[in-house]
Amino acid sequence: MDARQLKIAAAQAALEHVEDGMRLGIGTGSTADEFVRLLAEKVADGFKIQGVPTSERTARLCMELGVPLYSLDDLPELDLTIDGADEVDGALRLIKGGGGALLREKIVASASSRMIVIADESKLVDMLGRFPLPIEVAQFGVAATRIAVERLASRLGLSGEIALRLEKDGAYLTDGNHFILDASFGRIPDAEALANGLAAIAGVVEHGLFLNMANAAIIASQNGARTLLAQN
Ligand SMILES: O=C[C@H](O)[C@H](O)[C@H](O)COP(=O)(O)O
Repeated sequence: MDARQLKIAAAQAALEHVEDGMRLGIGTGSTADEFVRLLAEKVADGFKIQGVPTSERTARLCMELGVPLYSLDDLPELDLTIDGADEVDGALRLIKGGGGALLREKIVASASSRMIVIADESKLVDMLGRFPLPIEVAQFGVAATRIAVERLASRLGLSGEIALRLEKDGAYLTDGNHFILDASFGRIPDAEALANGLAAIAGVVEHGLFLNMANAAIIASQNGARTLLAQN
């Protein structure tokens, strides 16, 4: 199986957890896109779900493919969210936000009774941090916020570049009109301390550490898809 087929395998396995009538949070990214394509086929066959997208990108794909969408304000309590991740560790701690959708993703996952992560095995790590940690920050005072993040990192014994995410026309803007700082800390031994510290910085809108959120992770490899369950 190539990389895309692995994503499809994870998405296919996740679809088995989606029941008729569910209020469903729909994630963002290339793996979540595969899930949307498979979901759309079921919807076309008469399967009923009410979807809440985690980004404008996912909303566009759902609309193109006929997946029924609602806002989170229409449906503030969801049954299940299916989403991808940039990294997953054995305790189902995640790094998310490589595609810039972390804020809405975290709000939608928090409003869901369950979250299932879908990923290929390249995302599974012993310890989080190989993937740069996305930190969504207010545009106002971004230089000061970056310094505050550097000081926090230093207190926690972390170091590495903290880069403003750019695209061709300048700074990358999230759906919420914020900037992203990508922090290349390397291995993060105490993700909880980092998450708490980031949450306490005024200019930080949200960070890409998703701790105690995923109930299960479906990991696709050449041997098939296996499910890791959260211990809590
Ligand atoms: O902001 C984007 C999301 O957190 C994605 O779920 C994450 O980046 C994984 O994306 P992909 O499935 O494309 O690797």
